[in-house]
Amino acid sequence: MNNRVNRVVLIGTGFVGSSYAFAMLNQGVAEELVLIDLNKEKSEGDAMDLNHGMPFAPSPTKIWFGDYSDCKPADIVVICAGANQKPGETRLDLVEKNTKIFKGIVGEVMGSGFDGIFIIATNPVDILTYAVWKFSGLPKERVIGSGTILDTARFRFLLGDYFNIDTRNVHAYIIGEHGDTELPVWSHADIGGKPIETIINERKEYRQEDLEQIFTNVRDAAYHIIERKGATYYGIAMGLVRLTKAILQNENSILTVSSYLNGEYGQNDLYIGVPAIVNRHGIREVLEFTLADDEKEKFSHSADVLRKVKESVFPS
Ligand SMILES: NC(=O)C1=CN([C@@H]2O[C@H](COP(=O)(O)OP(=O)(O)OC[C@H]3O[C@@H](n4cnc5c(N)ncnc54)[C@H](O)[C@@H]3O)[C@@H](O)[C@H]2O)C=CC1
Ligand SMILES: CC(=O)C(=O)O
Repeated sequence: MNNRVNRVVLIGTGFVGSSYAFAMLNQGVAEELVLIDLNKEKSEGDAMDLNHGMPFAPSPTKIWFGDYSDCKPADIVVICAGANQKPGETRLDLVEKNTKIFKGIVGEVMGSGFDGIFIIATNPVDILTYAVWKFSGLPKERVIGSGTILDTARFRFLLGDYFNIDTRNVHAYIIGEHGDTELPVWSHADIGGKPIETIINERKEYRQEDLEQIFTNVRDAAYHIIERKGATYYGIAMGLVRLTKAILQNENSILTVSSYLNGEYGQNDLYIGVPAIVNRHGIREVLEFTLADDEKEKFSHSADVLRKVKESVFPS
């Protein structure tokens, strides 16, 4: 039994990062949580504020405002730092700015002697996950992007709402780019063991057009939320906590995360959202679904779009 205290370091305590810290405390996931941000006052204030909620938390979490030397013994470093989308901007528009920021951050983290697992949320998440893998030199299994974890959650929520079923009993996945070219895997979507494609054919009250609209709403959710409140953060924060838990508790859970593909789905040298088994070592295995022909085509288009952007930053 390993009695060492587990430690998570969060870099970037903006909307996403501070929501993640709040959700971590509320779910009692880590024993130590260190906050780092360029804006030191903000992360120091967050540490103070979060600590004042400690008496109401399910278990104690030692939270402090730290620096990069705190990364050395960390189990996980989560990066939520960098620019977010302004209304009308795509995630891919952020690539240049955020890659530069990441070079500095990853250099500092690795300079501390860190040898754990990276989780990346900053957009464009698939490209920045690749960047962290390149900059850090860590094994691919230990660099994980949030990928389509949030899109899959949005999809399950909307499907649960439509079929009036607890969203936790809806098994459905969004894969591909966390962005405009993502796709739903209808061929592997089921409720209570029954394929959604069968439910639609058998039950006349449900319509194919509604399913198409549900996917469109999932794909465009970030734009809709950003138009209304400037940023999205609660959903991704809870998704990141889910991923952190799967790692720290060695769950072997299946989550749609940005994983390095080395032949799977016919792709190489690319991070992209796919279902993967996650445990204490990071990504244990990428799950390769047998996709329908149109899904294969869409996935390959999504990968092509990401590859083009990746090549512009990391020419092969
Ligand atoms: N993967 C996903 O599903 C989602 C990703 N995001 C992405 O998360 C990122 C963060 O978004 P927000 O929290 O809304 O942005 P924000 O602007 O509220 O926070 C960003 C934070 O990063 C900090 N920062 C910037 N450069 C830094 C550096 N060199 N070192 C340390 N800290 C630094 C800033 O001071 C700021 O506190 C964006 O790229 C956004 O697009 C947002 C929602 C969902
Ligand atoms: C901003 C973003 O990536 C999202 O909400 O999906």
